[in-house]
Amino acid sequence: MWKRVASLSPLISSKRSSTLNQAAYTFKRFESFTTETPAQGKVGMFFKGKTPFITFVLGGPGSGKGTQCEKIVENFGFTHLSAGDLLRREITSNTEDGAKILDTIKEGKIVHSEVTVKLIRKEIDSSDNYKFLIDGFPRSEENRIEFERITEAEPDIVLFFDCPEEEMVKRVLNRNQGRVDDNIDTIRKRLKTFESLNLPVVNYYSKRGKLYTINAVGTADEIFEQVRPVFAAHEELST
Ligand SMILES: Nc1ncnc2c1ncn2[C@@H]1O[C@H](COP(=O)(O)OP(=O)(O)O)[C@@H](O)[C@H]1O
Ligand SMILES: Nc1ccn([C@H]2C[C@H](O)[C@@H](COP(=O)(O)OP(=O)(O)O)O2)c(=O)n1
Ligand SMILES: [Mg+2]
Repeated sequence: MWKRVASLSPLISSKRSSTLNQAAYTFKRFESFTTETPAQGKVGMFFKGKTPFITFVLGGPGSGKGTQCEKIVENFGFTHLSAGDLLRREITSNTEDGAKILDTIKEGKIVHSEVTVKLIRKEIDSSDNYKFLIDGFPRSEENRIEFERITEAEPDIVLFFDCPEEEMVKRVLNRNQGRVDDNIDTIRKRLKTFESLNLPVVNYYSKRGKLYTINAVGTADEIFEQVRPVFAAHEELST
């Protein structure tokens, strides 16, 4: 019987972080940004006079990240950056990185973080939006640390789509997008990677009071009704 991997992590809480955490975090964010001037080597810190609003979207393969990101884009005007899509685009561009990325993805492993973060940062820097959904990222502590090193930014919201393994496998096998990693052998490897590398990142953000755990079973619309209030609570997103 497939297990629900999230239950392995008792620290995962669906509660919003404590007010104290939020206040401390808000102060830190503005403190670090108010003295900030757009500087080389960092993600542009000010977008149309606003600091970037960053959401990380986490969850196992087939948990519904991409599907929910589409709804968040429609309702809240975010720019959707799928780390997986950026990596697949690199593969089709026939670069040296592309060949290595393909091998890594086929093995269900995680691509070296400097490659992935470079692709994400390029998209953020070239965007005229300040609201970003970074889908399928960070997938490891190395991803997280590299993102923070390069951008000196932390996420405002971290969504975690909690889905039973059996459901994830079913959805990925029915995805029919012709992906090299949507086969039963690779999925099993990806699920092991999810448990060993992704879940520690989920726990990290849970401890920092930034995690919102969403029950990813049900129709896409039902699931989005859990997602909507997370963003509606941030009035700065409606301006
Ligand atoms: N709530 C849902 N119920 C059933 N199928 C879903 C649901 N959400 C997404 N799917 C389907 O499952 C597959 C994986 O969804 P996707 O959004 O690509 O997940 P992820 O990006 O987490 O891998 C897609 O074929 C998608 O259409
Ligand atoms: N941060 C990331 C995101 C994806 N990857 C690689 C490894 C992942 O299995 C593949 C596919 O990622 P993607 O998010 O598109 O996969 P799912 O939508 O969850 O099925 O890309 C990575 O190495 N690092
Ligand atoms: Mg996806």
